[in-house]
Amino acid sequence: MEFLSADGIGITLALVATAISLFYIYAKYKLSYWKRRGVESLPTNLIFGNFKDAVLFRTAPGWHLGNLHKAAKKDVPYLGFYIFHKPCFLLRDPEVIKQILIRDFENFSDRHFAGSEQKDSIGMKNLFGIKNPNWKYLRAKITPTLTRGKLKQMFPLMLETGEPMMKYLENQPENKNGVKVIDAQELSYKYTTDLIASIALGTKMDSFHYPNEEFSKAVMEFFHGFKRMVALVTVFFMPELVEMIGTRMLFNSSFVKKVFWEAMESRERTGNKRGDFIDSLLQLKNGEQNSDYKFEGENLLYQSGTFFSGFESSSTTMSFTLMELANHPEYQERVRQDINKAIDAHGFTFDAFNEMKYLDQAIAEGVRLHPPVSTIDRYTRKDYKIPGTDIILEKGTPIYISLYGLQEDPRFFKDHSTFNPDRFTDDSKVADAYIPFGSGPRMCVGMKVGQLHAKVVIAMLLREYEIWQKPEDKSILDPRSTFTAAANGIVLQFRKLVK
Ligand code: HEM
Repeated sequence: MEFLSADGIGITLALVATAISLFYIYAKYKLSYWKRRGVESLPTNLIFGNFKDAVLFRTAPGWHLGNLHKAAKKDVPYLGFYIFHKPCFLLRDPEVIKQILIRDFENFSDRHFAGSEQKDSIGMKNLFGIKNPNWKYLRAKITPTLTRGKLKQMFPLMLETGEPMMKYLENQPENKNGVKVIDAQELSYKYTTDLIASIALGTKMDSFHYPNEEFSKAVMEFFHGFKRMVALVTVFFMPELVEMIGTRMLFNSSFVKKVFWEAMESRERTGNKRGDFIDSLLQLKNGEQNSDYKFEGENLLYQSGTFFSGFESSSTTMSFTLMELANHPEYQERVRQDINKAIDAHGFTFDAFNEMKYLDQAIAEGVRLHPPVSTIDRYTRKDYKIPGTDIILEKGTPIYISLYGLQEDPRFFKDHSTFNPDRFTDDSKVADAYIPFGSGPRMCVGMKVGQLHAKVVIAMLLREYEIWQKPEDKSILDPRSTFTAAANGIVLQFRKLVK
């Protein structure tokens, strides 16, 4: 074996030292981008910028962004930060947010999500991920499929989906004091799996008693799977890498496709209607078409994908709100009285659910503290001068808002980390910083559907059970998850109410 001579070692060391010095100078320069523009920023890591703990899955990426929001000086309206060396811009002020999301929407009408190239997959080519000009057309077509009238048709399907859940709970083992230990997050995911099957795929399922292995596995992979977690961090924060990981990691189930196409085909053949999204899609398919975007072939399937992430969000809304109510018995009792009053007067009807105002307030507070979609993103389509400043945001700059940061910001919310549904009484003015469903023309299109989903499940549970959480079961955020989820589940104690 030959060893390097003393000269050889010297040259190698000199080369390594030069490479390190050059990298240092390069990184320092890249990481001074915001300082050179006069924008406030935070201390950085030479390799990871400001995103080290998130890319290493030590903290949930959405939570991490919230920490950047919190780490900034109190009144800074925006903050420059870096994902590796890429400059990104974090909005911290409701007025600036309105300017960008509403008033100057034309320049910020697309999400940074999924990168500038449009990819084909259920996860990308639906209303959430699609870019302009197709977004505008699609939004106008999808909005009428989620109106109050459509919601009323979906309502019986939501109730029906709850029946197996209640039977399952009834049959769960209990201790000598009649207490059952239930993971509300898993319970909610199971209900949501059946709801997705029913509303987005037009097929009734019962995951509680007769789980369809292939379907349940595909949906659980979607909610929990590590591959999708990696894919989500990538599409939200490093979409340049989407090509490398492949969009199929977001969702790719041949079984879902099969169920979807069978439902479409049989519904078209028989002319039957069920009040679900398949009915709406068939209407779109048979309606007038636009030359740029047609409701045909895979495009129909992509739209049902909207409900996968949408119902995941409402599932999170339900389980985290229930967790808060479990820890606040006084609010739980007020919510229960609200539910009982409405149902005793009208039965389990759509009208009864419209009357449950205190439940609305509890859910509103639930999504303030635990925003299911905690990160809102856009990018600048053209260079943009921030009004009243000399700061230019260059074309392509990713823009983020952290709802963890904003909705717990003590500048806007008194006792900011306390769960208190009374913030939302009719006569109290809610801060503009409260935007759990986003803001402007691109805000959530499924808000009412999601709220009703969460309300139906909470009402069914609280009408029958008293619920609490033991301190040792306290839930913690999943550090791998871009969307809000509990790593150790939401383990609660359930005891049947004596009526
Ligand atoms: C309570 C549960 C839900 C919460 C908290 C929630 C939250 C959000 C948020 C924060 C956004 C981003 C808005 C923005 O960028 O300004 C969004 C977008 C969206 N949500 Fe929801 N969502 C929920 C339920 C749903 C449901 C049930 C559906 C489907 C029926 C849905 C469909 C969508 C779609 C399609 C978009 C993209 C809209 C667009 O880009 O035009 N969401 N949602």
